[in-house]
Amino acid sequence: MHGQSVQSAYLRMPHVEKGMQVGLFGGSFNPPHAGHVLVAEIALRRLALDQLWWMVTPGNPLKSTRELASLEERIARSEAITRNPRIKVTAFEAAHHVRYTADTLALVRARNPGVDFVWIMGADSLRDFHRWERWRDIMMTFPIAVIDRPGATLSFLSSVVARSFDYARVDEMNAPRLARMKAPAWTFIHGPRSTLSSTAIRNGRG
Ligand SMILES: Nc1ncnc2c1ncn2[C@@H]1O[C@H](COP(=O)(O)OP(=O)(O)OP(=O)(O)O)[C@@H](O)[C@H]1O
Ligand SMILES: O=C(O)c1ccc[n+]([C@@H]2O[C@H](COP(=O)([O-])O)[C@@H](O)[C@H]2O)c1
Repeated sequence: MHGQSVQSAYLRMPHVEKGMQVGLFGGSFNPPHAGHVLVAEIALRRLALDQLWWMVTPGNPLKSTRELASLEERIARSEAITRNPRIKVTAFEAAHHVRYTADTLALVRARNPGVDFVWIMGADSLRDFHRWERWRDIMMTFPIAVIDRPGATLSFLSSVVARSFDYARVDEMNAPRLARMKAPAWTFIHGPRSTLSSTAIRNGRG
């Protein structure tokens, strides 16, 4: 899954202090691009986060690994593209042998009492979120911030998740307090958007 060359610092969970608001931004980052950086910056600002964990997954359970670059390469490229010191690139999921987000969040919660986390994802992810392993558990673990993405702005509204958890939707005006809210709670954040995607870049259209 990952070779010997992933530096040990990336295999540990980043250090956080009690009382912090921390965003969890998981991705394949195959490769990382400016659209990811935009999402991270929007999340940091709009959610009033102290830190954002840029979590390079060992492999999205719903995606083929055929085209997946090595963890080492995706980490190196993530480091090269992220300049904000509040963004912590990490691959601790590989070290803990977890790849389902439900397991990741349970682990993060158990290890960090007194810290408020929020899961961050692009609007396209919300569309098929109900296919993720134990997705209802994910909804009940941490609040979720969905960041707008071209092509998914409206379609997400008809998603199973948006309909099932309509009662838990929070106005984006309250985004700075989202991390402190009890799950289930989710918000949709509008703002500047990027049309970039890793697929387009891999296909030479980035
Ligand atoms: N341009 C973008 N705008 C908003 N969210 C994005 C954008 N690109 C990626 N994301 C979000 O970032 C997270 C990680 O995405 P991922 O690494 O799969 O990138 P991707 O460009 O969607 O890749 P691929 O094209 O290979 O599916 C996901 O939550 C995804 O929704
Ligand atoms: O847990 C799942 O079933 C699951 C299914 C699809 C995606 N995820 C996670 O969602 C994040 C975004 O994945 P990706 O490939 O769209 O960048 C990443 O952290 C994945 O591990 C998780």
